This record gives sequence, structure tokens and C-alpha cells, in this order.
Amino acid sequence: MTNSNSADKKPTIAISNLNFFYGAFQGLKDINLNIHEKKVTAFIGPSGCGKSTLLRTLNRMYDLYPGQRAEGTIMYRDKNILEPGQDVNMLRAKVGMVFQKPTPFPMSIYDNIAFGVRLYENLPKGEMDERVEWALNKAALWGEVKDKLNKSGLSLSGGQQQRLCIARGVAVKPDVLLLDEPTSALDPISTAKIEELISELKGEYTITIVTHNMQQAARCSDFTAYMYLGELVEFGETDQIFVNPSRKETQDYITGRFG
Ligand SMILES: Nc1ncnc2c1ncn2[C@@H]1O[C@H](COP(=O)(O)OP(=O)(O)OP(=O)(O)O)[C@@H](O)[C@H]1O
Repeated sequence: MTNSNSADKKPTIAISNLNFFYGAFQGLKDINLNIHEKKVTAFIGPSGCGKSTLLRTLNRMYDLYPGQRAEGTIMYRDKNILEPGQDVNMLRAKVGMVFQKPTPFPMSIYDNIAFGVRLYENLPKGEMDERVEWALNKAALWGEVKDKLNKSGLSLSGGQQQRLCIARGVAVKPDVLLLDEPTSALDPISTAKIEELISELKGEYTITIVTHNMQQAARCSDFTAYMYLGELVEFGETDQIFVNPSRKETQDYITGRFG
């Protein structure tokens, strides 16, 4: 594994000796990796290598499924989130997730945003209106929906729905955003919008993205982790990984010679 030399600042998330199990099957093997503050980190690698599994450990999404368990340490701002006493709801408010398929709730555009906020904060109507507008602006969607906030979130196009999900994610003011192949269901124009959005959001949030799209990783990320069969093969600054990888396996994958 290559360590990045721009890692002087304390990382937002420090993963050490992480192993993950789906019952008897080991999905992640001894992962050591830092996620840096206000940077975009991409997880790349062939199908089944463990990218989504790794992403889901970062807010303990796997807790929802019986038989899945993680061992090791994931320090998130000085606290090991794998410890049993961790408040997972609070963790998921701080470390939010956007999924591959847009998943708006079957409710109005306004309520899609307000719903999550109400779980954590009791805002008067005026402040909630401001928060909804703020979040939709952050997700570059306000202009397209400001006149139809009471319409169903499901009435939006796929690209708009995904931006609504990103707005929902930022509305609770998280610290970290986990994006699991956020553009794989979208057309090129919507994809470009989401990529622009990622570049803007990283000024304020620490972002981790799983992607199959090499160009997307190269365009959007500051750091890249290449995984294979549950192992982290190489991690480093994206420019170095794409221009001068230290491992032949990484080179083969990014140049399309894999498999
Ligand atoms: N619920 C599950 N039960 C058992 N094994 C699983 C489960 N989910 C994933 N796996 C296995 O864990 C390994 C890693 O899967 P994961 O979904 O993390 O890969 P990935 O790199 O994100 O793949 P893809 O790019 O195809 O989405 C695979 O071998 C997969 O079959």
C-alpha cells in the first residue's frame, strides 16, 4: 500500500486492521486507510472487490443486516465507531449516505428534505423553510423545484431525484458524505451535474465515493483506493495512482487491462 505524503493533517476517518464478514465469508481483509478532511476519496476496483462493503462500514449501515460484522478500528474524530456503545443514529446523521439508485421518499419535495431534519432538530416553520431552500441550493436543485415544493419527489427526473437525495443528505448538516455509485443510474448530463456538485461540496464536507467509472474517479477525487478481492491494493493521491501507480495490478486495472 502506498501512503500519501499529504496526510499531515489529522484524517477525518482512520481505518485500521479492518476485517468484515458476511456470515462466514470475509468481504474485507485487513484494511488500513485514512479518509482526509474536506477531500474526495474514491474507492475503485472490479465488481465484488468490496468497495460498497467498505463504504457501508463507515456509518455502520451493515448493522441493519443480521450476520454481518466488522472487526478492527474505525476512528471517526477520536471515537472508534465500531464500539458497541456507539449511537448509530447520531453516527448516520454525521456520516450520511447517498445510494446508487435515487431513493426519494414517497412524499413532497419539501418533506423529503424536512423529514430527516425533524428527526434531529425542532425548527420553527420559517427556519425549516430556510433549511429546505439552503439544502436544495447546495444540491443545485432549488432553481428547478422552487415553484413545486409540494409536488411528489417521485415526480422528478432520475437526475433530479438523485440531487434531491443529496439535498436530503446535506440538510441534516453532516460532516461526511458517503456516495455509493451515485451516478450509475443517470444520463451524462445529470452525471456531469452531480460531479460538479461533488467538487463544490468538498469545500465543506469530507466525501467518499464508490465508482466504476475511472474517468469519474480521476475527475472528482483527490485520493483513490484501489481494491481487489477484499484487499486494499494501493492508496494514494489520485494523480499519482492514475499517472504513476506503484503496483502493476493497479496499472492494469486503470488502463483497462484487467481480467
Ligand atoms: N449481503 C451479502 N451477503 C453475502 N456476501 C455479500 C453480501 N454483499 C456483498 N457480498 C459479497 O462481498 C463481496 C464484496 O461485495 P461488494 O458489494 O462490497 O463489492 P463491490 O466492489 O461494491 O462490487 P460492485 O462494484 O459489483 O458493486 C462480494 O464477494 C460479494 O459477493
